[in-house]
Amino acid sequence: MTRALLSLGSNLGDRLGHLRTALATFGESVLMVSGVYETPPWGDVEQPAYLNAVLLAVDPAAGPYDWLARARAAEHTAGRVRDPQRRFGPRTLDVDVIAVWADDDRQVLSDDPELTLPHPRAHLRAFVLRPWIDIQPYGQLPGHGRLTDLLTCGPAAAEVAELRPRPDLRLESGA
Ligand SMILES: Nc1ncnc2c1ncn2[C@@H]1O[C@H](COP(=O)(O)OP(=O)(O)OP(=O)(O)O)[C@@H](O)[C@H]1O
Ligand SMILES: Nc1nc2c(c(=O)[nH]1)N=C(CO)CN2
Repeated sequence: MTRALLSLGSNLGDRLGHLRTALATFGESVLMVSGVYETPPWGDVEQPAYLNAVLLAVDPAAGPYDWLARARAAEHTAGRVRDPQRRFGPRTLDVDVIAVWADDDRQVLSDDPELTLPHPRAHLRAFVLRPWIDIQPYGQLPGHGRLTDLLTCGPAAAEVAELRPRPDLRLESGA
């Protein structure tokens, strides 16, 4: 397995610092980094605004569960405390594995609750789709079609206008 699209989100503490922790955890496997967006909380929980971004990472040696393990390692480094009672609640860092591509370029599909691929809620989330199209303008989400169509007429289309690009916050910059 070679490539993974990873979604990063933070709405507690040093939000940009936590996203950078994720970038550092994926290290040399990172091929592309999206812009950072300030996004209103998605879901029913009242909580602070998020910073969101996505990464495209490549590692010929990594299988799907390796990407999940690295995502969990990044969350741990950012001090995330899991509250099983509060789904979709606030967190220092959330790293979701949105999609994985195998060597032959085919997307990996999985219905394992531990790692469902593609991520089952990605098509509903402008905070994933909008940064994703930054780095893969012709990207597709299996079962849901092209990112361009999802962003213009899919279930997340109405939310796109609520996202605020933050060009002043760059994941890769040390400043
Ligand atoms: N594609 C995936 N990426 C990340 N976690 C996944 C994926 N598919 C299933 N999971 C599982 O989902 C469980 C809950 O993850 P998490 O606490 O990050 O959920 P959440 O952030 O509240 O919700 P969401 O996954 O919708 O963002 C984890 O135990 C994880 O193993
Ligand atoms: N805007 C935004 N909202 C969310 C996010 C996120 O990353 N960004 N993550 C959540 C966890 O499931 C719940 N809601």
